[in-house]
Amino acid sequence: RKRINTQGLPYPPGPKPFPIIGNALDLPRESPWLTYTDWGKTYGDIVHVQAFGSHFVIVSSEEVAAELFEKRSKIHSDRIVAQMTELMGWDYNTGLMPYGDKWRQHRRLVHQKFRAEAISQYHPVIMKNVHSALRNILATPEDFLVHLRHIAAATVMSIAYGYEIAPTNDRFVTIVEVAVAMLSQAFFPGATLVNYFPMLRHLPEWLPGMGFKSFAKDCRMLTDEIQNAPFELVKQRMLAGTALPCVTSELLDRVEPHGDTKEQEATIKRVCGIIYAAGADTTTAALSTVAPAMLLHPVAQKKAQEEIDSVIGTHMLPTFDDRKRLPYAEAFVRESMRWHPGAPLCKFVVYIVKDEGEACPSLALPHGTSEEDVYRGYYIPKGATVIGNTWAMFHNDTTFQDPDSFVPERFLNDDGSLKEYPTAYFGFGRRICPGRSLADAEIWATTVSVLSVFNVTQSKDNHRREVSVAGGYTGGLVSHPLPFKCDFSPRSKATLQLIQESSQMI
Ligand code: HEM
Repeated sequence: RKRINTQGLPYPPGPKPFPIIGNALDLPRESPWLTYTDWGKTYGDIVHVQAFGSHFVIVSSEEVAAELFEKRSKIHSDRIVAQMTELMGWDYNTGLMPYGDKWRQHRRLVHQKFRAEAISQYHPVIMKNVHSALRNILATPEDFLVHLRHIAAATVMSIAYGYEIAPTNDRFVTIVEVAVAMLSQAFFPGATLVNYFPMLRHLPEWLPGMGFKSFAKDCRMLTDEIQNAPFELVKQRMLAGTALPCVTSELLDRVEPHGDTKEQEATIKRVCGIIYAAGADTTTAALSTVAPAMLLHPVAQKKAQEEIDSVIGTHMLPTFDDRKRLPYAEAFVRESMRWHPGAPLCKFVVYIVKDEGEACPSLALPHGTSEEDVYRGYYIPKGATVIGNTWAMFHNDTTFQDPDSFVPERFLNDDGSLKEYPTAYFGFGRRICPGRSLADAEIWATTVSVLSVFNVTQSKDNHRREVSVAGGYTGGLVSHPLPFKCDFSPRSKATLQLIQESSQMI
Protein backbone atom coordinates (compact mmCIF):
# COMPACT_ATOMS: atom_id res chain seq x y z
CA ARG A 1 0.00 0.00 0.00
CA LYS A 2 1.48 3.26 -1.05
CA ARG A 3 1.11 6.27 1.22
CA ILE A 4 1.23 9.64 -0.44
CA ASN A 5 3.29 12.38 1.11
CA THR A 6 0.67 15.02 0.42
CA GLN A 7 2.95 17.92 1.27
CA GLY A 8 5.89 16.92 -0.93
CA LEU A 9 8.16 17.44 2.09
CA PRO A 10 10.93 15.11 3.23
CA TYR A 11 10.38 12.64 6.05
CA PRO A 12 12.64 13.10 9.08
CA PRO A 13 16.14 11.68 8.45
CA GLY A 14 16.84 7.99 8.88
CA PRO A 15 18.42 4.93 7.28
CA LYS A 16 17.82 4.66 3.54
CA PRO A 17 14.77 2.51 2.72
CA PHE A 18 14.66 -0.19 0.01
CA PRO A 19 11.81 -0.12 -2.52
CA ILE A 20 8.56 -1.75 -1.25
CA ILE A 21 9.98 -3.31 1.93
CA GLY A 22 11.37 0.04 3.11
CA ASN A 23 13.53 -0.46 6.23
CA ALA A 24 11.91 -3.81 7.13
CA LEU A 25 15.31 -5.48 7.17
CA ASP A 26 16.73 -2.74 9.40
CA LEU A 27 13.93 -3.00 11.98
CA PRO A 28 15.33 -5.19 14.72
CA ARG A 29 13.29 -8.12 16.10
CA GLU A 30 15.39 -8.17 19.23
CA SER A 31 16.75 -5.26 21.27
CA PRO A 32 15.29 -2.48 19.08
CA TRP A 33 16.35 0.19 21.61
CA LEU A 34 20.02 -0.39 20.77
CA THR A 35 19.47 0.20 17.09
CA TYR A 36 17.14 3.16 17.76
CA THR A 37 19.73 4.74 20.01
CA ASP A 38 22.40 4.35 17.33
CA TRP A 39 20.06 5.90 14.77
CA GLY A 40 19.48 8.82 17.16
CA LYS A 41 23.24 9.40 17.32
CA THR A 42 23.63 9.19 13.54
CA TYR A 43 20.52 11.02 12.29
CA GLY A 44 19.44 13.28 15.17
CA ASP A 45 16.69 13.45 17.80
CA ILE A 46 13.90 12.70 15.33
CA VAL A 47 14.36 9.70 13.04
CA HIS A 48 12.07 8.15 10.44
CA VAL A 49 11.94 4.57 9.18
CA GLN A 50 9.29 2.70 7.23
CA ALA A 51 8.37 -0.89 6.51
CA PHE A 52 5.78 -2.14 4.02
CA GLY A 53 4.08 1.27 4.02
CA SER A 54 4.03 1.68 7.85
CA HIS A 55 5.89 4.73 9.16
CA PHE A 56 7.83 4.97 12.42
CA VAL A 57 9.17 8.14 14.01
CA ILE A 58 11.62 7.78 16.90
CA VAL A 59 11.96 10.69 19.32
CA SER A 60 15.14 10.85 21.40
CA SER A 61 15.00 14.27 23.08
CA GLU A 62 12.71 15.90 25.64
CA GLU A 63 12.46 18.96 23.37
CA VAL A 64 10.90 17.01 20.49
CA ALA A 65 8.80 14.94 22.93
CA ALA A 66 7.38 18.15 24.48
CA GLU A 67 6.57 19.60 21.08
CA LEU A 68 4.90 16.52 19.61
CA PHE A 69 3.36 14.78 22.62
CA GLU A 70 2.41 17.89 24.65
CA LYS A 71 1.92 20.87 22.34
CA ARG A 72 0.57 18.81 19.43
CA SER A 73 -1.13 16.19 21.60
CA LYS A 74 -4.34 16.35 19.55
CA ILE A 75 -2.40 14.77 16.67
CA HIS A 76 0.08 12.60 18.57
CA SER A 77 -2.10 10.76 21.12
CA ASP A 78 -3.40 7.84 19.09
CA ARG A 79 -2.24 4.22 19.31
CA ILE A 80 -1.50 2.19 16.23
CA VAL A 81 -2.95 -1.15 17.21
CA ALA A 82 -0.90 -4.07 15.90
CA GLN A 83 -2.99 -6.94 14.56
CA MET A 84 -1.51 -9.30 17.11
CA THR A 85 -2.64 -7.05 19.96
CA GLU A 86 -6.21 -7.46 18.83
CA LEU A 87 -5.92 -11.18 18.05
CA MET A 88 -4.53 -11.80 21.54
CA GLY A 89 -7.44 -9.95 23.18
CA TRP A 90 -5.19 -7.18 24.52
CA ASP A 91 -7.31 -4.51 22.81
CA TYR A 92 -9.42 -4.26 26.00
CA ASN A 93 -6.42 -2.43 27.44
CA THR A 94 -6.90 1.36 27.86
CA GLY A 95 -3.22 1.76 27.03
CA LEU A 96 -3.60 0.12 23.63
CA MET A 97 -6.94 1.70 22.65
CA PRO A 98 -7.05 4.18 19.78
CA TYR A 99 -7.60 7.82 20.77
CA GLY A 100 -11.35 8.40 20.89
CA ASP A 101 -14.51 8.27 23.01
CA LYS A 102 -14.06 4.71 24.31
CA TRP A 103 -10.49 5.47 25.40
CA ARG A 104 -11.67 8.74 27.04
CA GLN A 105 -14.38 6.91 29.00
CA HIS A 106 -11.91 4.30 30.31
CA ARG A 107 -9.19 6.84 31.02
CA ARG A 108 -11.64 9.03 32.99
CA LEU A 109 -12.49 6.14 35.33
CA VAL A 110 -8.83 5.24 35.90
CA HIS A 111 -8.00 8.92 36.47
CA GLN A 112 -10.79 9.35 39.07
CA LYS A 113 -9.38 6.52 41.15
CA PHE A 114 -5.66 7.26 40.73
CA ARG A 115 -5.27 11.02 40.41
CA ALA A 116 -2.66 12.51 42.73
CA GLU A 117 -5.24 13.76 45.28
CA ALA A 118 -6.83 10.29 45.56
CA ILE A 119 -3.65 8.41 46.39
CA SER A 120 -3.45 9.09 50.13
CA GLN A 121 -6.38 6.67 50.66
CA TYR A 122 -4.04 3.91 49.41
CA HIS A 123 -1.11 4.82 51.69
CA PRO A 124 -2.10 2.32 54.43
CA VAL A 125 -2.29 -0.62 52.00
CA ILE A 126 1.05 0.37 50.43
CA MET A 127 2.76 0.58 53.83
CA LYS A 128 1.20 -2.71 54.97
CA ASN A 129 2.65 -4.47 51.92
CA VAL A 130 6.04 -2.74 52.22
CA HIS A 131 6.34 -3.74 55.90
CA SER A 132 5.36 -7.28 55.10
CA ALA A 133 8.13 -7.34 52.46
CA LEU A 134 10.66 -6.10 55.07
CA ARG A 135 9.74 -9.02 57.36
CA ASN A 136 9.93 -11.48 54.48
CA ILE A 137 13.35 -10.16 53.41
CA LEU A 138 14.55 -10.60 56.99
CA ALA A 139 13.28 -14.21 57.00
CA THR A 140 14.49 -15.27 53.54
CA PRO A 141 16.85 -12.59 52.18
CA GLU A 142 17.86 -14.79 49.25
CA ASP A 143 14.29 -14.36 47.90
CA PHE A 144 14.39 -10.55 48.13
CA LEU A 145 13.32 -10.05 44.51
CA VAL A 146 10.21 -12.18 45.10
CA HIS A 147 9.39 -10.14 48.22
CA LEU A 148 9.85 -6.79 46.46
CA ARG A 149 7.78 -7.95 43.53
CA HIS A 150 5.02 -9.04 45.88
CA ILE A 151 4.48 -5.43 47.04
CA ALA A 152 3.25 -4.23 43.63
CA ALA A 153 0.96 -7.14 42.86
CA ALA A 154 -0.49 -7.23 46.39
CA THR A 155 -1.16 -3.47 46.38
CA VAL A 156 -2.83 -3.29 43.02
CA MET A 157 -4.95 -6.42 43.59
CA SER A 158 -6.07 -5.11 46.93
CA ILE A 159 -7.02 -1.72 45.46
CA ALA A 160 -8.72 -3.11 42.35
CA TYR A 161 -10.48 -6.13 43.85
CA GLY A 162 -10.04 -6.14 47.65
CA TYR A 163 -8.23 -9.42 47.03
CA GLU A 164 -5.27 -10.64 49.06
CA ILE A 165 -2.83 -12.49 46.81
CA ALA A 166 -1.17 -15.76 47.81
CA PRO A 167 2.44 -15.45 49.09
CA THR A 168 3.70 -17.31 45.99
CA ASN A 169 2.31 -18.50 42.66
CA ASP A 170 -0.93 -16.58 42.95
CA ARG A 171 -3.25 -17.63 40.12
CA PHE A 172 -4.29 -14.11 39.08
CA VAL A 173 -0.77 -12.71 39.24
CA THR A 174 0.59 -15.58 37.17
CA ILE A 175 -2.03 -15.07 34.45
CA VAL A 176 -1.01 -11.41 34.03
CA GLU A 177 2.68 -12.21 33.99
CA VAL A 178 2.24 -14.83 31.25
CA ALA A 179 -0.12 -12.65 29.16
CA VAL A 180 2.21 -9.60 29.39
CA ALA A 181 5.16 -11.80 28.40
CA MET A 182 3.21 -13.02 25.36
CA LEU A 183 2.24 -9.47 24.41
CA SER A 184 5.85 -8.44 24.68
CA GLN A 185 6.86 -11.04 22.10
CA ALA A 186 4.21 -10.09 19.56
CA PHE A 187 3.54 -6.38 19.90
CA PHE A 188 6.44 -4.51 18.38
CA PRO A 189 6.90 -3.86 14.64
CA GLY A 190 8.67 -6.74 13.00
CA ALA A 191 7.61 -9.29 15.62
CA THR A 192 5.35 -11.11 13.20
CA LEU A 193 4.27 -10.62 9.58
CA VAL A 194 0.59 -10.32 10.48
CA ASN A 195 1.38 -6.95 12.03
CA TYR A 196 2.31 -5.76 8.51
CA PHE A 197 -0.21 -7.86 6.54
CA PRO A 198 -3.46 -8.01 8.55
CA MET A 199 -5.11 -10.17 5.88
CA LEU A 200 -2.94 -13.10 7.01
CA ARG A 201 -5.31 -13.50 9.94
CA HIS A 202 -7.91 -14.96 7.56
CA LEU A 203 -5.68 -17.83 6.35
CA PRO A 204 -6.17 -21.29 7.92
CA GLU A 205 -4.15 -22.18 10.98
CA TRP A 206 -2.60 -25.34 9.45
CA LEU A 207 -0.70 -23.39 6.77
CA PRO A 208 3.05 -22.93 7.36
CA GLY A 209 3.84 -19.61 9.04
CA MET A 210 0.43 -19.40 10.75
CA GLY A 211 1.82 -20.27 14.19
CA PHE A 212 0.84 -16.79 15.33
CA LYS A 213 -2.82 -17.88 15.30
CA SER A 214 -2.57 -20.54 18.00
CA PHE A 215 -0.23 -18.26 19.98
CA ALA A 216 -2.87 -15.52 19.82
CA LYS A 217 -5.66 -17.93 20.78
CA ASP A 218 -3.77 -19.08 23.88
CA CYS A 219 -3.18 -15.49 24.91
CA ARG A 220 -6.83 -14.54 24.34
CA MET A 221 -7.88 -17.14 26.94
CA LEU A 222 -5.62 -15.38 29.43
CA THR A 223 -6.75 -11.84 28.59
CA ASP A 224 -10.40 -12.98 28.97
CA GLU A 225 -9.55 -14.44 32.35
CA ILE A 226 -7.74 -11.26 33.47
CA GLN A 227 -10.99 -9.34 32.96
CA ASN A 228 -13.48 -11.94 34.16
CA ALA A 229 -12.07 -14.04 36.98
CA PRO A 230 -11.32 -11.40 39.67
CA PHE A 231 -14.40 -9.40 38.64
CA GLU A 232 -16.69 -12.40 39.17
CA LEU A 233 -15.03 -13.04 42.52
CA VAL A 234 -15.89 -9.51 43.71
CA LYS A 235 -19.48 -9.90 42.49
CA GLN A 236 -19.86 -13.17 44.42
CA ARG A 237 -18.40 -11.58 47.52
CA MET A 238 -20.71 -8.58 47.18
CA LEU A 239 -23.70 -10.92 47.03
CA ALA A 240 -22.41 -12.76 50.09
CA GLY A 241 -21.75 -9.45 51.86
CA THR A 242 -18.04 -10.25 52.27
CA ALA A 243 -16.51 -7.94 49.62
CA LEU A 244 -13.87 -5.52 50.87
CA PRO A 245 -14.10 -1.92 49.58
CA CYS A 246 -12.27 -1.76 46.26
CA VAL A 247 -12.43 -0.03 42.87
CA THR A 248 -14.56 -2.85 41.38
CA SER A 249 -17.16 -2.81 44.16
CA GLU A 250 -17.32 1.01 44.16
CA LEU A 251 -17.87 1.11 40.40
CA LEU A 252 -20.43 -1.72 40.57
CA ASP A 253 -22.34 0.21 43.23
CA ARG A 254 -22.59 3.09 40.76
CA VAL A 255 -24.02 0.99 37.90
CA GLU A 256 -27.11 2.74 36.58
CA PRO A 257 -29.89 0.07 36.79
CA HIS A 258 -31.96 1.72 34.05
CA GLY A 259 -29.01 1.99 31.65
CA ASP A 260 -27.28 -0.76 29.68
CA THR A 261 -26.03 -2.69 32.72
CA LYS A 262 -24.21 -5.27 30.59
CA GLU A 263 -22.13 -2.61 28.86
CA GLN A 264 -21.50 -0.78 32.15
CA GLU A 265 -20.24 -4.01 33.73
CA ALA A 266 -18.09 -4.73 30.69
CA THR A 267 -16.45 -1.31 31.08
CA ILE A 268 -15.77 -1.95 34.79
CA LYS A 269 -14.25 -5.33 33.94
CA ARG A 270 -11.93 -3.77 31.37
CA VAL A 271 -10.92 -0.83 33.57
CA CYS A 272 -10.18 -3.00 36.63
CA GLY A 273 -8.50 -5.60 34.44
CA ILE A 274 -6.13 -2.95 33.19
CA ILE A 275 -5.38 -1.50 36.62
CA TYR A 276 -4.11 -4.90 37.57
CA ALA A 277 -2.39 -5.68 34.25
CA ALA A 278 -0.80 -2.23 33.79
CA GLY A 279 -0.06 -1.62 37.44
CA ALA A 280 1.42 -4.86 38.77
CA ASP A 281 4.19 -5.95 36.45
CA THR A 282 5.42 -2.42 35.70
CA THR A 283 5.68 -1.37 39.34
CA THR A 284 7.27 -4.71 40.16
CA ALA A 285 10.01 -3.99 37.63
CA ALA A 286 10.59 -0.56 39.16
CA LEU A 287 10.72 -1.92 42.73
CA SER A 288 13.18 -4.59 41.69
CA THR A 289 15.65 -1.81 40.86
CA VAL A 290 15.79 -0.76 44.55
CA ALA A 291 18.29 -3.51 45.42
CA PRO A 292 20.78 -2.95 42.56
CA ALA A 293 20.58 0.83 43.13
CA MET A 294 21.59 0.38 46.79
CA LEU A 295 24.07 -2.44 46.25
CA LEU A 296 26.02 -0.76 43.47
CA HIS A 297 26.10 2.67 45.10
CA PRO A 298 27.16 2.24 48.75
CA VAL A 299 28.13 5.89 49.23
CA ALA A 300 24.70 7.14 48.14
CA GLN A 301 23.07 4.39 50.20
CA LYS A 302 24.91 5.55 53.34
CA LYS A 303 24.13 9.20 52.71
CA ALA A 304 20.41 8.48 52.36
CA GLN A 305 20.48 6.37 55.52
CA GLU A 306 22.19 9.17 57.47
CA GLU A 307 19.49 11.58 56.38
CA ILE A 308 16.72 9.16 57.40
CA ASP A 309 18.39 8.58 60.80
CA SER A 310 18.77 12.30 61.46
CA VAL A 311 15.19 13.19 60.45
CA ILE A 312 13.22 10.16 61.72
CA GLY A 313 15.64 8.48 64.12
CA THR A 314 16.24 4.73 64.32
CA HIS A 315 13.17 3.78 66.35
CA MET A 316 10.51 4.53 63.74
CA LEU A 317 9.86 3.38 60.20
CA PRO A 318 9.35 6.14 57.60
CA THR A 319 5.78 7.21 56.85
CA PHE A 320 4.41 9.26 53.97
CA ASP A 321 4.29 12.27 56.33
CA ASP A 322 8.11 12.21 56.36
CA ARG A 323 8.45 12.44 52.58
CA LYS A 324 8.97 16.19 52.30
CA ARG A 325 11.61 16.13 55.05
CA LEU A 326 13.85 13.64 53.20
CA PRO A 327 15.16 15.44 50.09
CA TYR A 328 18.30 13.29 49.66
CA ALA A 329 16.29 10.06 49.93
CA GLU A 330 13.85 11.53 47.40
CA ALA A 331 16.75 12.33 45.08
CA PHE A 332 17.99 8.74 45.55
CA VAL A 333 14.57 7.46 44.42
CA ARG A 334 14.52 9.78 41.41
CA GLU A 335 18.02 8.84 40.38
CA SER A 336 17.11 5.13 40.56
CA MET A 337 14.20 5.84 38.21
CA ARG A 338 16.40 7.79 35.82
CA TRP A 339 19.28 5.35 36.00
CA HIS A 340 17.04 2.42 35.19
CA PRO A 341 13.76 3.71 33.74
CA GLY A 342 11.12 1.00 34.04
CA ALA A 343 8.54 2.14 31.51
CA PRO A 344 6.04 -0.58 30.74
CA LEU A 345 5.46 -2.10 27.36
CA CYS A 346 8.99 -1.35 26.39
CA LYS A 347 12.01 -3.39 25.52
CA PHE A 348 15.13 -3.32 27.65
CA VAL A 349 18.53 -4.65 26.89
CA VAL A 350 19.72 -7.52 29.01
CA TYR A 351 22.74 -6.20 30.84
CA ILE A 352 25.27 -7.48 33.27
CA VAL A 353 25.35 -5.58 36.54
CA LYS A 354 29.06 -4.97 36.96
CA ASP A 355 30.63 -3.26 39.93
CA GLU A 356 30.18 0.16 38.42
CA GLY A 357 26.76 -0.79 37.03
CA GLU A 358 25.34 -0.37 33.55
CA ALA A 359 22.00 1.12 32.72
CA CYS A 360 19.15 -0.38 30.72
CA PRO A 361 17.57 1.43 27.79
CA SER A 362 13.82 1.55 27.50
CA LEU A 363 11.21 2.80 25.06
CA ALA A 364 7.86 4.12 26.23
CA LEU A 365 4.64 2.76 24.80
CA PRO A 366 4.46 4.20 21.28
CA HIS A 367 1.94 6.89 20.35
CA GLY A 368 0.33 7.16 16.92
CA THR A 369 -0.67 10.11 14.75
CA SER A 370 -4.36 10.65 14.01
CA GLU A 371 -3.57 13.34 11.40
CA GLU A 372 -0.58 14.24 9.26
CA ASP A 373 1.87 16.74 10.75
CA VAL A 374 4.86 18.85 9.73
CA TYR A 375 7.68 19.40 12.23
CA ARG A 376 10.99 21.23 11.55
CA GLY A 377 10.07 21.04 7.86
CA TYR A 378 9.71 17.24 7.99
CA TYR A 379 6.55 15.40 7.06
CA ILE A 380 4.98 12.99 9.58
CA PRO A 381 2.12 11.01 7.99
CA LYS A 382 -1.23 10.17 9.57
CA GLY A 383 -1.12 6.67 11.10
CA ALA A 384 2.60 6.85 11.91
CA THR A 385 3.90 5.18 15.07
CA VAL A 386 5.74 7.75 17.20
CA ILE A 387 8.08 6.23 19.76
CA GLY A 388 9.42 8.23 22.72
CA ASN A 389 12.83 6.83 23.61
CA THR A 390 12.80 7.45 27.37
CA TRP A 391 16.17 5.88 27.90
CA ALA A 392 17.85 8.14 25.37
CA MET A 393 16.29 11.16 27.13
CA PHE A 394 17.47 10.02 30.58
CA HIS A 395 20.95 9.13 29.40
CA ASN A 396 21.96 12.07 27.29
CA ASP A 397 24.91 13.93 28.68
CA THR A 398 23.59 17.41 27.94
CA THR A 399 20.74 17.11 30.45
CA PHE A 400 22.44 14.60 32.74
CA GLN A 401 26.17 15.03 33.00
CA ASP A 402 27.96 11.67 33.11
CA PRO A 403 24.59 9.93 32.64
CA ASP A 404 25.71 6.38 33.37
CA SER A 405 26.85 7.31 36.88
CA PHE A 406 24.44 7.14 39.79
CA VAL A 407 24.40 10.64 41.28
CA PRO A 408 21.32 11.54 43.40
CA GLU A 409 22.82 15.02 43.91
CA ARG A 410 21.90 15.88 40.31
CA PHE A 411 18.31 16.31 41.53
CA LEU A 412 19.29 18.69 44.35
CA ASN A 413 19.87 22.43 44.29
CA ASP A 414 22.87 23.89 46.12
CA ASP A 415 20.67 24.59 49.15
CA GLY A 416 19.65 20.90 49.29
CA SER A 417 16.13 21.47 47.97
CA LEU A 418 14.78 19.32 45.15
CA LYS A 419 14.97 20.25 41.50
CA GLU A 420 12.18 19.64 39.04
CA TYR A 421 11.89 16.02 38.02
CA PRO A 422 11.63 14.82 34.39
CA THR A 423 8.36 12.91 33.98
CA ALA A 424 9.20 10.95 30.81
CA TYR A 425 9.53 7.90 33.06
CA PHE A 426 5.73 7.60 32.90
CA GLY A 427 5.26 8.53 29.24
CA PHE A 428 4.00 11.64 27.54
CA GLY A 429 1.13 14.08 26.98
CA ARG A 430 -2.48 12.94 27.07
CA ARG A 431 -1.44 9.28 27.25
CA ILE A 432 0.87 9.77 30.25
CA CYS A 433 0.46 6.96 32.77
CA PRO A 434 -2.66 7.62 34.87
CA GLY A 435 -1.32 5.31 37.61
CA ARG A 436 1.90 7.27 38.07
CA SER A 437 1.03 8.76 41.47
CA LEU A 438 0.29 5.32 42.89
CA ALA A 439 3.44 3.83 41.36
CA ASP A 440 5.51 6.76 42.59
CA ALA A 441 4.16 6.30 46.14
CA GLU A 442 5.01 2.59 46.08
CA ILE A 443 8.52 3.17 44.74
CA TRP A 444 9.20 5.87 47.36
CA ALA A 445 7.80 3.85 50.29
CA THR A 446 9.72 0.72 49.32
CA THR A 447 13.06 2.43 48.68
CA VAL A 448 13.00 4.57 51.81
CA SER A 449 11.79 1.71 54.05
CA VAL A 450 14.49 -0.68 52.80
CA LEU A 451 17.12 2.07 53.18
CA SER A 452 15.97 2.77 56.74
CA VAL A 453 16.38 -0.77 58.06
CA PHE A 454 18.79 -2.74 55.87
CA ASN A 455 22.34 -2.43 54.62
CA VAL A 456 22.49 -3.96 51.17
CA THR A 457 25.96 -5.34 50.48
CA GLN A 458 27.73 -7.82 48.25
CA SER A 459 27.35 -11.46 49.28
CA LYS A 460 30.42 -13.34 50.50
CA ASP A 461 31.36 -16.93 49.63
CA ASN A 462 32.59 -19.56 52.11
CA HIS A 463 36.07 -18.01 52.01
CA ARG A 464 34.61 -14.57 52.85
CA ARG A 465 35.40 -13.32 49.36
CA GLU A 466 32.87 -10.96 47.82
CA VAL A 467 30.72 -12.67 45.20
CA SER A 468 30.77 -10.59 42.03
CA VAL A 469 27.33 -9.37 41.06
CA ALA A 470 26.41 -11.13 37.84
CA GLY A 471 22.82 -10.34 37.18
CA GLY A 472 21.12 -8.43 34.42
CA TYR A 473 17.69 -7.49 33.22
CA THR A 474 15.25 -9.53 31.21
CA GLY A 475 14.12 -8.32 27.82
CA GLY A 476 10.42 -7.93 27.14
CA LEU A 477 7.77 -5.24 27.34
CA VAL A 478 8.40 -5.06 31.05
CA SER A 479 11.90 -5.80 32.23
CA HIS A 480 12.91 -7.34 35.55
CA PRO A 481 16.35 -7.90 37.04
CA LEU A 482 17.66 -11.40 36.50
CA PRO A 483 18.32 -13.12 39.82
CA PHE A 484 21.50 -11.94 41.51
CA LYS A 485 22.98 -12.33 44.95
CA CYS A 486 23.32 -9.69 47.65
CA ASP A 487 23.10 -9.49 51.42
CA PHE A 488 20.42 -7.68 53.39
CA SER A 489 21.51 -7.17 56.97
CA PRO A 490 19.54 -5.18 59.59
CA ARG A 491 21.46 -1.96 60.24
CA SER A 492 21.28 -2.32 64.03
CA LYS A 493 19.47 -4.09 66.85
CA ALA A 494 16.96 -1.25 66.85
CA THR A 495 16.15 -1.68 63.15
CA LEU A 496 15.92 -5.47 63.59
CA GLN A 497 13.29 -4.87 66.25
CA LEU A 498 11.53 -2.34 64.01
CA ILE A 499 11.21 -4.92 61.23
CA GLN A 500 9.97 -7.60 63.60
CA GLU A 501 7.35 -5.30 65.09
CA SER A 502 6.31 -3.69 61.79
CA SER A 503 3.12 -5.75 61.50
CA GLN A 504 1.69 -3.79 64.44
CA MET A 505 2.44 -0.39 62.92
CA ILE A 506 -0.42 0.06 60.45
C1 HEM B 1 6.48 2.01 37.88
C2 HEM B 1 5.27 1.75 37.44
C3 HEM B 1 4.70 2.24 36.15
C4 HEM B 1 5.34 2.71 35.05
C5 HEM B 1 6.84 2.83 34.81
C6 HEM B 1 4.32 3.09 34.10
C7 HEM B 1 4.57 3.67 32.87
C8 HEM B 1 3.60 3.90 31.90
C9 HEM B 1 3.88 4.40 30.56
C10 HEM B 1 5.27 4.76 30.01
C11 HEM B 1 2.72 4.44 29.90
C12 HEM B 1 2.52 4.90 28.45
C13 HEM B 1 2.43 6.41 28.42
C14 HEM B 1 2.40 6.97 27.02
O1 HEM B 1 1.76 6.42 26.14
O2 HEM B 1 3.04 8.01 26.78
C15 HEM B 1 1.68 3.98 30.81
C16 HEM B 1 0.35 3.90 30.49
C17 HEM B 1 -0.62 3.44 31.37
N1 HEM B 1 -0.44 3.08 32.69
FE1 HEM B 1 1.29 3.05 33.69
N2 HEM B 1 3.09 2.82 34.64
C18 HEM B 1 3.27 2.30 35.89
C19 HEM B 1 2.30 1.95 36.79
C20 HEM B 1 0.95 2.00 36.55
C21 HEM B 1 -0.09 1.74 37.53
C22 HEM B 1 0.15 1.44 39.02
C23 HEM B 1 -1.29 1.82 36.86
C24 HEM B 1 -2.71 1.64 37.39
C25 HEM B 1 -3.13 2.02 38.52
C26 HEM B 1 -1.01 2.16 35.48
C27 HEM B 1 -1.94 2.32 34.49
C28 HEM B 1 -1.67 2.72 33.20
C29 HEM B 1 -2.68 2.85 32.16
C30 HEM B 1 -4.18 2.56 32.30
C31 HEM B 1 -2.03 3.32 31.01
C32 HEM B 1 -2.62 3.63 29.64
C33 HEM B 1 -2.83 5.14 29.51
C34 HEM B 1 -3.37 5.57 28.16
O3 HEM B 1 -3.03 4.99 27.14
O4 HEM B 1 -4.14 6.54 28.14
N3 HEM B 1 0.36 2.27 35.34
N4 HEM B 1 2.25 3.67 32.03
